[in-house]
Amino acid sequence: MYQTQFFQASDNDELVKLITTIFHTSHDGLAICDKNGHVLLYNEAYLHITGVPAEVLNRYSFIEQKEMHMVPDSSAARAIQTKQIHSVVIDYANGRKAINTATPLLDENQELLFVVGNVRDITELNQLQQELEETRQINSAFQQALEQIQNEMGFEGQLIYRSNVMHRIVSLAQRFARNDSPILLLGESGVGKDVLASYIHAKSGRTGDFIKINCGAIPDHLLESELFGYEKGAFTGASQSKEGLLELAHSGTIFLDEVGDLPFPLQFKLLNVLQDGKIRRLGGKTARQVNMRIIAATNSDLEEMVERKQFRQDLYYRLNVLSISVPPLRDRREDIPALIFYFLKMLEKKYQQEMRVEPEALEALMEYEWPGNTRELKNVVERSYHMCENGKITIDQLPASIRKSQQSSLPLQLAKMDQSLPLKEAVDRFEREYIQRLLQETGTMQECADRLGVNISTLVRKKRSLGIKL
Ligand SMILES: Nc1ncnc2c1ncn2[C@@H]1O[C@H](COP(=O)(O)OP(=O)(O)OP(=O)(O)O)[C@@H](O)[C@H]1O
Repeated sequence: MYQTQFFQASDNDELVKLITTIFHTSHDGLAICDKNGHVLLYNEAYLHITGVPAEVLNRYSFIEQKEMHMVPDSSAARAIQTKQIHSVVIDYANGRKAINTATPLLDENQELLFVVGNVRDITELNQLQQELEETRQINSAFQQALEQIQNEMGFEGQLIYRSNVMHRIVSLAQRFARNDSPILLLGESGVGKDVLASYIHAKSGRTGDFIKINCGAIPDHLLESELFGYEKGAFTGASQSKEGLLELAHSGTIFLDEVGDLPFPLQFKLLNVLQDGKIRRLGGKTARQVNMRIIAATNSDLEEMVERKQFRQDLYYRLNVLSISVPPLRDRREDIPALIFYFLKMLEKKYQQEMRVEPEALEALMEYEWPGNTRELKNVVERSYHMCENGKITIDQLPASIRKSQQSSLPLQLAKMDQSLPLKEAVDRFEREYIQRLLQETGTMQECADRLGVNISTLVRKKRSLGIKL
């Protein structure tokens, strides 16, 4: 027992009273027995934890209790036998679990005088442990699911999205995928029309290939033979017959990118294919039946082209049976972090180096207008990935146009402010935002104060009066 200088029991009675109080107020069960295991003293907690009735304790020794199987085990009985401290975990009949420790008390001749038993209830602890184990299992199931998602994301050409608008588009695409009608995909360059087209093909259950042709990238005089194929001798240089892409897409999907660039005469030929499902190769005498799904895409205004007689109205109607308009990236900014994560994963997989994006850089990427849409985002991520050396993409590694857009967003924030605010409130709000941003950027009070051109105590005062928590 440890004792301080303040402890001075005047007589033994006082000390006995003190120890008795401790004994009876202890949350652990306590029981003392003699060298034969006869129980001399026990407290309320002992009865509660072990569930052994007082009559049993009063009548039977610990050794008898054990021998008659009144308790599953007894550390006191063991301590009596060995004169050693014994600890054992016991599941009592009342459902409680406890660590039962017995400490022998020996005289100067090493003869056993008493055994002090301590019973510590670990039922709750045990339950907590079980809950922890269950939580661990749930956690590992989530971890596995996450890894699975990450593995799925490991494939190039995945369609990544988080925004509600893209969720709606994807469920529309899934519905469209199940039938054979042509689909027209509209949207600015780089929004992901190509990825969406191949997604639709993947969900269509079509067994053939996904064949893509960019109508704007192939010279007009070659486009016809590329699409329709030719027979041997159809034109000078046609020494072999060749299947066209429309034929190759049999049982699959043909994706006509930049369909607005299709020359007028070919528009007519394509219309015929759409109407009767037949293809005649250049120089061919017979037509072949093909079963393919046409998905066309454009970033031009086809309606306007129809009005200007640059695109056939009948073909436009035929292609526009089902249409999906993919919004620009700036109108679905929730997709940006997921896309960044995905592009980084692709790069990490290829170059085996992990990379993370600093919050400030992420903020700038979220605020930028992305005129080149997801294609531009992909390029920026790739460029930044290669530029940084210490495993993190900071704002300094981003192109100047993106950094500038973040800086210029300050007046933008101002423009977004409620114009009817009283001047004091408007100034406070501006100051709060400005200081908060600078604090995040600088990281230290001193640097922030230097940048603001005030001393540190002014900054502390300002922070307090504006309620800035950082
Ligand atoms: N939702 C997306 N998930 C993953 N990658 C995407 C997504 N959207 C676009 N991309 C990627 O961005 C790039 C541009 O996408 P895509 O070629 O599909 O755009 P597009 O709308 O067809 O452009 P264009 O009109 O110029 O042909 C591609 O590398 C593509 O993989």
